[in-house]
Amino acid sequence: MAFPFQRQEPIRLAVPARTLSLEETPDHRRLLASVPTPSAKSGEPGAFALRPSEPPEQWCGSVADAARAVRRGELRKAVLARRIQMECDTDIQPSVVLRRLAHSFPSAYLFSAFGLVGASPELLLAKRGRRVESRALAGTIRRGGDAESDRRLASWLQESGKNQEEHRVLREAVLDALTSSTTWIKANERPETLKLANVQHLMTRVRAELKADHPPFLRLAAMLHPTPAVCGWPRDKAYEVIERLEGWDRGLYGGALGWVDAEGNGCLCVTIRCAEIHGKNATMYVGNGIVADSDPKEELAETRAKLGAILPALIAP
Ligand SMILES: C=C(O[C@H]1C=CC=C(C(=O)O)[C@@H]1O)C(=O)O
Repeated sequence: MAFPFQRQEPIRLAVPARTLSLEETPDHRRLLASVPTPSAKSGEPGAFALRPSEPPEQWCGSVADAARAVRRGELRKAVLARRIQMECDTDIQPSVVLRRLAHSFPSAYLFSAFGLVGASPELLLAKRGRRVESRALAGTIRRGGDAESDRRLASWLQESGKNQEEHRVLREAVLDALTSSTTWIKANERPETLKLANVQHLMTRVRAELKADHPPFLRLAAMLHPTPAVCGWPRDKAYEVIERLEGWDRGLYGGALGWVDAEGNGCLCVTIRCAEIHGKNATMYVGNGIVADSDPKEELAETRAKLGAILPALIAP
């Protein structure tokens, strides 16, 4: 099932013909063992062309506009996204893209559903019985080329006021949405650094136990969605800024996708680091949190670093 980015749009639901449970191996090792290494011929294009839907300069102008709105005190944070179109000379195979993502991002939430393929590092909400978990990510820096520069970049991220503010807004929103439904809730005091193949993020893990009369899983997920990782805060104002500065329909990007079962358990990741695939064409989506100190050129570079997840999986380097 999937939530689109827009809250008023209908939820998408699919009933799988078959399900496989990997509960005993939460580290995905068994899943990976069953995913063959993609062969050189597994459907990669011979030639492809990339084109941003909006000129990068226009997107930078929108970033500057959103940062000014934050400085005027109209909102704390807005997330602005870009779309990159790819046209290939052969059909793109979602299953091949998914396998490549599984190899590069073994700890991510992998999905190929409703035309969207991706490897998201961000968990909106997982529930088993009365235990819930969320993995909130906001604040980003690229990976370093060697261990030393990678460590330097990670400590820069931890010291960056701009990134800490992006993260704080998200952390507070997640804790606020869940706390009244819980008997206890725990979150790391300072964000950890999550290292992925292409970027590093500030991360807060939230764990909680729900009260006996807690809202159902989908209601809880809907209370969280969309978090400030993909929308901003306050939510209504951020939706307005996104509508004004982006002006296109995000569809399932910036939504949530996963499963829910008849016992009221489920797991929904945030739909980022993904692409929509239609035959020979793909649309990649990428967005950044914008706060008062966001610099348009640095934000543009950050979107390019984040694209280092889905782009190589589409073109098989
Ligand atoms: C909205 C996206 O990333 C979010 C998740 C982690 C870090 C983010 C950031 O640092 O801006 C974004 O909030 C995306 O990749 O499209």
